[in-house]
Amino acid sequence: MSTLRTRDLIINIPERRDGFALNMTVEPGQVWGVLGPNGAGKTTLLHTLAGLLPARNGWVELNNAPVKELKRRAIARQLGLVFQERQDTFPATVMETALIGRHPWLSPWESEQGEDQALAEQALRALDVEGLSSRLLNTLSGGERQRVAIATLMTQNPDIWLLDEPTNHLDLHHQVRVMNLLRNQAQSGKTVFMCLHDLNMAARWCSHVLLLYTNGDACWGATESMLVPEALERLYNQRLISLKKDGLSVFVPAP
Ligand SMILES: Nc1ncnc2c1ncn2[C@@H]1O[C@H](COP(=O)(O)OP(=O)(O)OP(=O)(O)O)[C@@H](O)[C@H]1O
Repeated sequence: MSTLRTRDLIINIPERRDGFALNMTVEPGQVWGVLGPNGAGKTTLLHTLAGLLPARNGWVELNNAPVKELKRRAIARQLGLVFQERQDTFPATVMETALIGRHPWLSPWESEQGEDQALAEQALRALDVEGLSSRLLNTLSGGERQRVAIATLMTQNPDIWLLDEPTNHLDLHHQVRVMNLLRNQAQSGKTVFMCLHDLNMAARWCSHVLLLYTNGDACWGATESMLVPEALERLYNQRLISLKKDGLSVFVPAP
């Protein structure tokens, strides 16, 4: 189990003032949703947490070690990221793609073993793409590709799962299936930290929420204390109607 911590972190958004320093501790078992308007810095934050982008100020710690001091392989054994955009540069099947998730665990001359294959098969089944395993990735629909990307992260099996809009392209059934899977992973000790555009998903599936404002302001905490209509209206510059149904908060844009 791994803990992700930010220390006075200022992400580097070109030409933006520093804004509010992030001092967050993301613990095993938690599901975090990052909410904010386009351009607020959600993707930049995810990439900074993964050590792919330098911070402007402060730092990120993975189990008390600064991420920037860790080797990529050591990071990839503890933390994985599903990108918002993907470029599939060389032809690979769905199974070959899922098995890439095992690379951090193999030495450079080692090929995947039966156990790796079993993990990939299990992940493809969990994401409902096992029937596509011999298909080339570039023949898949957007939603199928998205599910393969999440299956690849599941095959990698890091403690910390970072996901950039994981329900992008997914139909309603698969949105629910993926969000349930992420919650189940957290319940088994993983840490889930994802960007979302859907307030209702955050309300239903996230234990914690980070609100990122365009001007660099930020606040975070337990979901029920963060999803307050006034704060969300300011966040999105959009009036909202909020309802309660079966104990769940539901937000819809006001006409
Ligand atoms: N290489 C770059 N050069 C200049 N500006 C950049 C660069 N990369 C990102 N930005 C800017 O930084 C800001 C934050 O981008 P980011 O992708 O993190 O936003 P986001 O919150 O994920 O947005 P979205 O909801 O649209 O996915 C945007 O205004 C973007 O244009």
